[in-house]
Amino acid sequence: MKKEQVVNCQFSVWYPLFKKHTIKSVILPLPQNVIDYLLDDGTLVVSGSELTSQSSRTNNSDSEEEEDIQWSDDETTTTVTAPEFPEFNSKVQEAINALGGRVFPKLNWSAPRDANWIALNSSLQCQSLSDIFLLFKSSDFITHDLTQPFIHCSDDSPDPVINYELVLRKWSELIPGGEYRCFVKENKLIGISQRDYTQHYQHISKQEASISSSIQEFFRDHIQYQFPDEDFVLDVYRDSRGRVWLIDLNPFGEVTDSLLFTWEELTSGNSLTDNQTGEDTALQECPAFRYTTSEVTVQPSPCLSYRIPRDFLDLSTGEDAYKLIDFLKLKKGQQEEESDEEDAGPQS
Ligand SMILES: Nc1ncnc2c1ncn2[C@@H]1O[C@H](COP(=O)(O)OP(=O)(O)OP(=O)(O)O)[C@@H](O)[C@H]1O
Ligand SMILES: [Mg+2]
Repeated sequence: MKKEQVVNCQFSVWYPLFKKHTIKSVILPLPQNVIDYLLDDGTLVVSGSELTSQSSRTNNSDSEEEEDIQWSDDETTTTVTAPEFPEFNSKVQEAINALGGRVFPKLNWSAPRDANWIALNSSLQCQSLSDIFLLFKSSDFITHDLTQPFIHCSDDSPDPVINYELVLRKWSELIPGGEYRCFVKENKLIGISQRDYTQHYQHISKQEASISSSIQEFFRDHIQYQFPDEDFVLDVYRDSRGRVWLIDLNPFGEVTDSLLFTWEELTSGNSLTDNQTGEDTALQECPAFRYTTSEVTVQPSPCLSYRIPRDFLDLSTGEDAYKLIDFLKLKKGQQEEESDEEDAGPQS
């Protein structure tokens, strides 16, 4: 994969070309101080909130003495305030309002898909800049865009200069069973994969032929030969009325998930096979279509490894009081064990 292919797949490159066929969006340049804030590893504090942290003091004394701890105004107390970006904030809010009040945020290439668990609604839906910051600061995918967008590229030319952008897309309730990823090589649609391959959707096997032909028609009429590259990966959505929409464009290479294909197959030059029939598609002149065929193959979400254990989340949000009680009991038990060990230690 070449650096130029990555450059061409930036949102601001393809959106003006295919505006009519995709979700309404607004692109805002990302100021340098916002980029610095997103890359800063410090305490996560988002705009509009204030957190007072106190460095913990080790105190092994009994409970009466613990009551004497001063919880404020000593030199160990620091107040962490979220940085404010008033001008940028008002531009973002204006754009969110213009898009109906709820948006799906991205950077030049990626959305913070690995961070949706951290949001209160467990979703990427945002209504304010602080919602966006919370997701972006928790996402490895966003850090990837900011720090190493060309990591999988094979050419050793200097990295092109990137103008970072915040992309706000109108929030749309997309049904995961309607999403497909299409692999285009030398301007030919060679493969279509169900996007949410962890689930089995009955309607896909029932409507396989019509889904495939509507995607092929969409590609031929609106995309083919109109993108600056001849190799790329296109994400589409087929709505309940059978209309196909463009969701995203991605580089043709390892950086993009090949879903139910492998990159070896896609780049080998050999013709691909359908998963259903195992038939070679070269003779039929149509793309190989792959989807998950039975409930047995249902797999865990691919983003699961990015999350923290559910117990931690319940504890931090105070959602499960019983877990908190168990946790405190466990802590107390550990402390008692430690002091027993100290008492039982070697006597001098
Ligand atoms: N405007 C939107 N409103 C609601 N959900 C959306 C919207 N756009 C995309 N999504 C959902 O979010 C998912 C990821 O979106 P998108 O493909 O733009 O992210 P990405 O970071 O480019 O993903 P990938 O790394 O797989 O290329 C989509 O599959 C879709 O389910
Ligand atoms: Mg993408």
